[in-house]
Amino acid sequence: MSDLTSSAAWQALDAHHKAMVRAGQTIKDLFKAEPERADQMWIETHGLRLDYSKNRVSAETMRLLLGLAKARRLEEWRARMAEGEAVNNTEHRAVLHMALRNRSGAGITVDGVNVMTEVNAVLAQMKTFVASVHDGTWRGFGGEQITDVVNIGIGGSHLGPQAAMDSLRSHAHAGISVHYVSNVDAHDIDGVLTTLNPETTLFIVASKTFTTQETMTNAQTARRWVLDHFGDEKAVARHFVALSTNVDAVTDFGIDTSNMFRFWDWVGGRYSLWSAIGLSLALGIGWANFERVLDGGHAMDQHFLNSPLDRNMPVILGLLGVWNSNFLGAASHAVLPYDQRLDRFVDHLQQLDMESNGKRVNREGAVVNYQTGPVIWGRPGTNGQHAFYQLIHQGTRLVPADFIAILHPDHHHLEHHKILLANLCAQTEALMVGKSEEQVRAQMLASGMAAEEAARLAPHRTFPGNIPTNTLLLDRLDPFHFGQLLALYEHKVFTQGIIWGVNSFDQWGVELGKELAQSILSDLEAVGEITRHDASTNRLATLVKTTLMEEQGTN
Ligand SMILES: O=P(O)(O)OC[C@H]1O[C@](O)(CO)[C@@H](O)[C@@H]1O
Repeated sequence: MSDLTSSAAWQALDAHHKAMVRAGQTIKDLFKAEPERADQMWIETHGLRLDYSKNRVSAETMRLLLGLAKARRLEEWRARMAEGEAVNNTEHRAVLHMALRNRSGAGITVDGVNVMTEVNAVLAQMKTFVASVHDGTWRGFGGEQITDVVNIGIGGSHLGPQAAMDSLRSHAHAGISVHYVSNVDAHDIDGVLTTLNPETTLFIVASKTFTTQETMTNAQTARRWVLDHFGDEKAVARHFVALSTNVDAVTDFGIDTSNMFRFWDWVGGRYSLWSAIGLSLALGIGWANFERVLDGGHAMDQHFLNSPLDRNMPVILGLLGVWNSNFLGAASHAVLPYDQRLDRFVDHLQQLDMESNGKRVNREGAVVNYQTGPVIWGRPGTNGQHAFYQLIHQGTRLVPADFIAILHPDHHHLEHHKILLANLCAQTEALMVGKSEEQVRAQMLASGMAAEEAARLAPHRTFPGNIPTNTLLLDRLDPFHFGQLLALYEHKVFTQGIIWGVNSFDQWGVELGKELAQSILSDLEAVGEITRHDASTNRLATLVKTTLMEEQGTN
């Protein structure tokens, strides 16, 4: 047994869970037993509300989960992260995305250096740059004003900014369109470039390392596109800027370092939207709005750092996730926003959560004997209702879900909004209450169906219910609340990482595939047969190689 599963706090939860199962206690039963539940399991902060009453947890479960958080020293770890300790222990790095959105004016010192001086200097540089693009002071090489910005990046250098830009499209700055290219599949960049004019296009090469294969390949293709048009290397400096921690690689690419926006190794890729990586967003929504995103993140940081654990939204969400995964056995967690603009937000959360907590060893390197991060997935409602909700309602797997509602829309079609939010409320109700076989049969008989047919169909039309959900309600999908929502999930992930004892801030799991891709790439470029891999990989790579040779022959 590990120190987690053998701890008194874990054992108490285990015993409590077994007792709940023996008693057959459902969420519906809990509502009867705890009449104040809907009020008590409700947290509000700055126009963001969480209703977590529709979970398979009693007040006692929450007490025990909070005991687990204490036993795992969550408050200490939280302070250690905030104070700039190297909590990323496999890379010996501090984890300071909170410094990027620190709006308090207070310093944050790491190794004797106040990082806020540098953070604020880069923010000032970004602000000036955004203003110069917007007011036309910054122009393309041919003298034209920039109308289109293309962010070239992948993973954390793409998903966060794109999700934010999409979510905040109702706040878009007029006159600038922002595009995103990430995949090394050239259909991606081709699809974007064919719509653009090199004279009026600015590329942002976003890469923490500035070595990522996909980003560098796309950046070189974009560079050729610009040079084919202008025929002058000097055009690169007017049409490319870089967001990176790697000054040398940026210089080698030909980007003037005065057009480089820095960040630091204490910013993880999936936590980097708040840094220079947010430049495409700042250009797309304007500087004042970008600052509101930071304000929202900072407000959530304050809530996370200062609220007692039992009223702390990210802590509660994190603990419920642990309960669902480790005690109820859920292997995945769905995020179901009832706002089309949040479609890509789920993709970002997927990286945030799965790259952070998809770990099989603890901080000390020992293989764990419990489940860690779940599979995160989802799509906006109501679309999902007509696609995958079937499995959530009647499948064999338990899928807990977060429903996200925006109370005030940015359109005037209130009829749509009413239907949308009625569906959200109905789904969380349906998932909890279900519909018994008796109810189903009685309904069918009442509608005039023959008894035999009603009996035959009843099992198919029964809903077990008792499926745990959280509901998050935001006043608006504006920059502030978007920042708050994103920071909420970041801290939820942190909370879970601490409970599970894993390092949420490295991502070694992406390395092996990268290494092997390099080796296969060299096989594809070398003369001769491919024989050094297993039989399947040799065969696949050989087919790719011969196809590429055919393509070269026909090009
Ligand atoms: O910003 P970079 O260095 O190009 O990295 C992009 C992404 O690649 C990863 O390292 C995974 O391969 C992510 O963690 C990161 O967000």
